[in-house]
Amino acid sequence: MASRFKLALIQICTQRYREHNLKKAEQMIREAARNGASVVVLPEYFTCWMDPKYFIEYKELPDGPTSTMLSRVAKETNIHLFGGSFPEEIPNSDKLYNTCHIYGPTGELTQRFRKLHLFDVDLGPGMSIRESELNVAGDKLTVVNVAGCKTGFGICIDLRYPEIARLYGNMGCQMLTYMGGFSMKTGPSHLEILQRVRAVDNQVFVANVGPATNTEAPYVTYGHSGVADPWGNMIAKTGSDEDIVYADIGQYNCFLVLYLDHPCFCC
Ligand SMILES: NC(=O)CCC(=O)C(=O)O
Repeated sequence: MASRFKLALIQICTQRYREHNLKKAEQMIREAARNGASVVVLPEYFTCWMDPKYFIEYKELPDGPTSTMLSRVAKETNIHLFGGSFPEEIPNSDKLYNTCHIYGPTGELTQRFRKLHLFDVDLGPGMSIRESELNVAGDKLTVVNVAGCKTGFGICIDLRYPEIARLYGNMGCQMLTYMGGFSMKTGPSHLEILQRVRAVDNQVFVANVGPATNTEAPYVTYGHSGVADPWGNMIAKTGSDEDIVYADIGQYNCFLVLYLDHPCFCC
């Protein structure tokens, strides 16, 4: 890895109105930049509560209010900004994408990632979620090079798919960034272990950032944003409340050399 950088994960507690969330996100990004972060990551759906009603109310085209704010703040604070996700309107369609925009320090949109796997699950009585009823899945892996560190992207449930992480590993990524609003049901058992195993399997840093827990929201998120290092240790982690989590990326001495490009015997 060419150089070190300070990564900040913004665990915002989202509220009912987008205007509030954009303002709060801007304040938290500015705070992270003042504290020396050069790469700042927002969570999945930081603009609105995670529920079809709010996705429809706050859907945006790619040049909407969220993108305008993110581009301006990335430029004014001179950072790389991995802009969480927002419900992206698809012209002439009733469906939406779950989209992350990635900005460079001059405010330019450098990449776009759309969630690859939709959250369709039954989690016991009264908890069935069918993200595919409103959303369309993306179909592209996305890699960004920041300070010599190639980073691959995923959104939430994408973390459950080892194949994606392996593809990114084979593309030379040293960090994987997931923006994930894990559920209260699955998060406590699965979130940390998924991050740690993806990190060890692929010898990469794995960051995940979700919205803070807000019990007033229709879908309550688990929070617990953090970073696993390639050895599988959590080098940064927070709880359920609104917070900013920092990690130094690039300080890792790797003693485990895995030749990840060797063919796997089962495929
Ligand atoms: N928004 C999501 O994709 C949630 C994924 C989740 O909670 C899981 O357990 O997977």
